[in-house]
Amino acid sequence: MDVLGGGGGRGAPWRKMSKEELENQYSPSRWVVRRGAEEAMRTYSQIGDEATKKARATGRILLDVPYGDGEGEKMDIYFPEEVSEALPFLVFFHGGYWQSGSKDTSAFMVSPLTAQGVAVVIVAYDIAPKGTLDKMVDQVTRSVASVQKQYPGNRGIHLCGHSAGAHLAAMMLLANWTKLGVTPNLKGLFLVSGIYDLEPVMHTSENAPLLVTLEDARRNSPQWHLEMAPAQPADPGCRVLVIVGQHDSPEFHRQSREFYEALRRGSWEASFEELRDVDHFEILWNLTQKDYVLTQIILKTIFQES
Ligand SMILES: N[C@@H](CC(=O)c1ccccc1NC=O)C(=O)O
Repeated sequence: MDVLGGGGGRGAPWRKMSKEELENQYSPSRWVVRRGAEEAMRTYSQIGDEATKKARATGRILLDVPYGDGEGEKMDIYFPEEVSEALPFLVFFHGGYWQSGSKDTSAFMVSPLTAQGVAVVIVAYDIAPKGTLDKMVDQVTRSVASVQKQYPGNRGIHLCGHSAGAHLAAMMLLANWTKLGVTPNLKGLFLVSGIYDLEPVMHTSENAPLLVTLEDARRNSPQWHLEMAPAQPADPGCRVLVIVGQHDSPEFHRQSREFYEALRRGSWEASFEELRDVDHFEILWNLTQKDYVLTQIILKTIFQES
């Protein structure tokens, strides 16, 4: 595909935006509708914190399981109550612009999913300034490989990422598994309010701790990779759900839409979903509710009912 067209190209709408407008578009908290920006962020942390405490208070749990030698290379594994031979896994990568967030406050979806028989893994990775984007992508890749190695009899691994975490999950579509000596049994990806082209972010204040250069941005942009060389899905049965909230900013909408379109051109089994009446944070914290539409979409996809 022409690299000058599409989202990453010279004609991309963000290139015409003022610095303030770009900053605005890439500040999710400025687009919340039911509360102020600070209150939204506070509520998000609180709900994440409470959901994690609740998830850790009951059930079979393995905390701080190493997936590498690095101090930050740990994951928490939450098992369903019912013991089963072949468990489906959901592996979650938290958001926070690659510079905030923690596995210890991100177990949003654990209770409703483990209640339905899904094992949930919440992954920690080295956020900036300790970690670079290349490092985070490498860590997340090794975390997925490690789940496959530890649970080779799994009934499918689904990845879920929110915001910056959706970027990390999307990068797994381009991962070189052969190098790691194991190919994960990837069945689906849930990409929630994600960023797939990092170049515009490079021009915002969020880049201060990240120090992303144009080269780093491209190397770590799934949108860029798919436009340059539409990688063929290793497993054509792996579904990719690109999901965005109604109240996410227009740039977040554009990023999701264009990534979905690039996936379709590359013959991935992709679908696009705009969830009504939720902002960038509600879309995730609602996953604490078993009846929320996204919780139900995730469960139906995992159990292949749709
Ligand atoms: N500084 C950002 C914070 C943010 O974007 C964020 C916070 C928590 C979880 C995900 C986020 N966004 C992307 O990773 C804001 O203004 O909303």
